[in-house]
Amino acid sequence: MLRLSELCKGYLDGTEFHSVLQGADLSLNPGDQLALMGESGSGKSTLLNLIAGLDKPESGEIWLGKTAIHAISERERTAYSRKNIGLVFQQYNLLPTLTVADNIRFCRQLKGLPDDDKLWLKLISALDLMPLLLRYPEEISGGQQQRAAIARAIYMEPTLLLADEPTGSLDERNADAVIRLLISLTKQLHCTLLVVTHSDKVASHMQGCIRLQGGQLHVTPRS
Ligand SMILES: Nc1ncnc2c1ncn2[C@@H]1O[C@H](COP(=O)(O)OP(=O)(O)OP(=O)(O)O)[C@@H](O)[C@H]1O
Repeated sequence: MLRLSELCKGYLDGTEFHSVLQGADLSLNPGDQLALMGESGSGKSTLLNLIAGLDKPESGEIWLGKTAIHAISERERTAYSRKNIGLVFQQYNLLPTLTVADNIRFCRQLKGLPDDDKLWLKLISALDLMPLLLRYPEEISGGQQQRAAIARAIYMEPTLLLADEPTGSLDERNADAVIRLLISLTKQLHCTLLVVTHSDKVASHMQGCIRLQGGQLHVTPRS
């Protein structure tokens, strides 16, 4: 469902070009659940941004199903991403003017889907968000914002969920619970899951691990 081929991306650092991805290849099947690991600065967020259609590669191909993400316009990429990709960012990116409840509904509404009371209740209770629904993002903690961002991404029922360190603000017990939940809920929705993490413990819950090293991707199935 997701195929990356010979993907290259870098940034201008002053006048010098700094290459981050150098011919990255990857193939994920529907329902795959993998961790993406690599040293700080190796390019994990850069890769997620490209897959999500938030940025364009210098060269190479990104296919999501039959859509060539690398070849479509920015407007088409945004529309495609809104419909198909759930995102949990490092900085959560909740909208400050909306309550937690409206934030969680936001991406599903953008996609044009009606509310799903069963899924809503499942998410709200599993992520322990009931007491926070009427608060605004600035009125809740970082870990609570992270849980709301996870609920928002799953509630839109994406075909691919990309999570950038989704348990970074949580203590170990909550991190463990949240990652198990992310895995079981995405499995129920037949959604492919790619989780950036620095934690071997988080990665051990996934089917396998992709390592980003030297600008290239290396897949290790769980032994
Ligand atoms: N917009 C940008 N402009 C210039 N350089 C950038 C930009 N975004 C990222 N970089 C550089 O690209 C490299 C990869 O960054 P990226 O954030 O993708 O790494 P990462 O693996 O996600 O790191 P971390 O684990 O610390 O979050 C880094 O050297 C970073 O400084």
